[in-house]
Amino acid sequence: MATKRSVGTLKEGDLKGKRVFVRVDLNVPLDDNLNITDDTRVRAAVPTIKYLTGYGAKVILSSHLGRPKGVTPKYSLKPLVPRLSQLLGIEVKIANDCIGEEVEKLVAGLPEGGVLLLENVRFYKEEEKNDPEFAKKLASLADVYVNDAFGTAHRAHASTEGVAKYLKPAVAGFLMQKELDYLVGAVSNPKRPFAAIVGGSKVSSKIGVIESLLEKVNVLLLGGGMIFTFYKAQGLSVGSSLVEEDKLDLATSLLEKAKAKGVSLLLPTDVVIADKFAADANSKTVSASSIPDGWMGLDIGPDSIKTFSEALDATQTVIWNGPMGVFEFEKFAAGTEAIAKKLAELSGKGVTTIIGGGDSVAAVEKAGLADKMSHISTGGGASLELLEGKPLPGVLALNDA
Ligand SMILES: Nc1ncnc2c1ncn2[C@@H]1O[C@H](COP(=O)(O)OP(=O)(O)O)[C@@H](O)[C@H]1O
Ligand SMILES: O=C(OP(=O)(O)O)[C@H](O)COP(=O)(O)O
Repeated sequence: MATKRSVGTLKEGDLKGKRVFVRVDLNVPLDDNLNITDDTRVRAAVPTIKYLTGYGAKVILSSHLGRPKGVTPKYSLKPLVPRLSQLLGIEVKIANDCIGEEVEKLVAGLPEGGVLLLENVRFYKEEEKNDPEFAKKLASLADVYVNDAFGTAHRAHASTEGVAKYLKPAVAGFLMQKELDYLVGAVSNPKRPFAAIVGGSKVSSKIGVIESLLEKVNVLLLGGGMIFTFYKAQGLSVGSSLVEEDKLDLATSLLEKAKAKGVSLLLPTDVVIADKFAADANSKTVSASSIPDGWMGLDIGPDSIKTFSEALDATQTVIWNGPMGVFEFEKFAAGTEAIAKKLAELSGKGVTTIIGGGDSVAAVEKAGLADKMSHISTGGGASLELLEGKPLPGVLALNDA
């Protein structure tokens, strides 16, 4: 079963004076001093919270942070409070727990339009076990459930799935709805021509996405470490580039499948190679068919950038998942940066551009182009699963529209 796209959404009549349990994904990176180093997910959670408080709801926010085993101070959600308060323009209260008497008292004291952030829900092992008794305890705090935690929607946990069974209505927040509109809606019913760009390190982690996209796209551009498995499958020498020997047959069958479906699948024709996997490696650009022994491909080359850009010029919808090269090293970031720039340019011409989570989002942000794209997903794993056509438990649990 594919994930449904049409889920119930917020209605103002449900809200005044109601206690609303809102699952958000505040799993943000923190530095050693517990400063937030990327607040994208905090900002993305704001529209739903503002809407709820604006209609007089009492908002109970729940999230996880990291993967703690039991109560772990460095995974406390307390460092999130100042930024959340600043973005919402009100003083957000924080609880020391996510269930129990103290939390109940804080909820009882919440004014209409007030916001209480519960402590990390993963401090209880029952969260990840989706324990029904734990889900009931969370549900007992509220009247209504809103899931806006797209980044965690692929997890069937108590706060993302279990709790929805005990609260009515159980609906999607605006971020969740937007993610589904783009990653399911725009992808299943795209303006054509529709192109996908898939990169990243290994073909094995992207098989599901490539197979699923081959059913939908007109053009498929491949980059990143996975291309060397395709080259090797075609009999080319790949030097010491990343290759998955057990995926050579699969690479051949994906190429055949693309052909049979009439999908224009393009592999890079030139690559930037390095004499070691390091930022200060010696590098040069060679044709894809002339990678010398002892050298490894770490980026797509200028001819490939040109060919890919021209192929993208003719499209109306583009989805991108996975960098074109080892963009963390400046010498091998050009391919990824060029694709980011191309998509930003296309967005300006009305093309729908969707960045499907993970490292491609980091690359777009690094290039300062995030606000140019039609949609940047806040979920890595969740967006991959959606693009593979898998149902997301956090979405399935919600009421139908
Ligand atoms: N040619 C390459 N050789 C080795 N690693 C690569 C190559 N191209 C890209 N990568 C690496 O792939 C990683 C991202 O892969 P992946 O996790 O599959 O992507 P995403 O997070 O976008 O889903 C990046 O760390 C990048 O350095
Ligand atoms: O950061 C997240 O996932 P992501 O890194 O795949 O985007 C989510 O908050 C889910 O976290 P989890 O993978 O610990 O369940």
